[in-house]
Amino acid sequence: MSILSLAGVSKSYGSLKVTDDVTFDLPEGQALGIIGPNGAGKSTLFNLITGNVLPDAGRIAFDGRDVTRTPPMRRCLAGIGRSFQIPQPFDRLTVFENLLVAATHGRGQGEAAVVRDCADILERCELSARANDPAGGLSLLGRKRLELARAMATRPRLLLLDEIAGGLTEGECTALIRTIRDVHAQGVTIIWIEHVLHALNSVVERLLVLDFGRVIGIGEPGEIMASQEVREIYLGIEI
Ligand SMILES: Nc1ncnc2c1ncn2[C@@H]1O[C@H](COP(=O)(O)OP(=O)(O)OP(=O)(O)O)[C@@H](O)[C@H]1O
Repeated sequence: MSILSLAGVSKSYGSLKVTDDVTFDLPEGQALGIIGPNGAGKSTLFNLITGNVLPDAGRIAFDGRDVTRTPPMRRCLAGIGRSFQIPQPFDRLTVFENLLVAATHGRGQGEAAVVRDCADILERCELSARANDPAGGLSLLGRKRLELARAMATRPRLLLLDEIAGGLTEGECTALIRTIRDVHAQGVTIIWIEHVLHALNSVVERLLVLDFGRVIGIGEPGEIMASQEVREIYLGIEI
């Protein structure tokens, strides 16, 4: 069964069509990668799925329910979690406190109910040693890990990752991929926007290519990367 369905979703800013008749279904448990040139509308697509942006046309369903006009907070409580391209933790709160805020607000539960799970998530995201440090002192990898941990703290069934590997060294990227694979192995459905293709392709089962807000390809990663249209548009390679 599909956990997420988009049907004919469109969004314009003035005369600029940023999302153009986007239609796809995402089976529960799958990891889908999204690629496309800068400005193709990738982050806007996430904002439409989370409810931060409302579509001009089309329908979005999550877990069999129409959420097209459901506010972001209610979508989060329903199980849609996300990370942001630029991590913005509460710098003066500790790493653990950051998770508590995400968990209590994102699940609508009290601290006592979430505290153990937050400790587990910190462990899985390899942040336990930094639990009591202010988030503002974390390295870029630490901030990316915290961004993932905060999204996980909302206990998502669908996790949206927005360029979480960007700016990391090769070694740091490998460490983060390990954690994302672990999250996926637990059955969390993932949509991951990423320019670091080898990272993306080591996790996802399907790739979607966006160009000028349109889906120009969706399918098995090897097939998509071999397509001439994708290579010309996305990679700038003429064959
Ligand atoms: N609130 C807004 N008002 C006006 N234009 C916007 C708004 N949000 C996004 N855009 C425009 O929509 C287009 C798509 O933006 P979006 O951030 O979704 O692209 P993207 O594929 O995520 O890009 P990148 O890879 O650079 O992050 C861009 O041209 C952007 O300037």
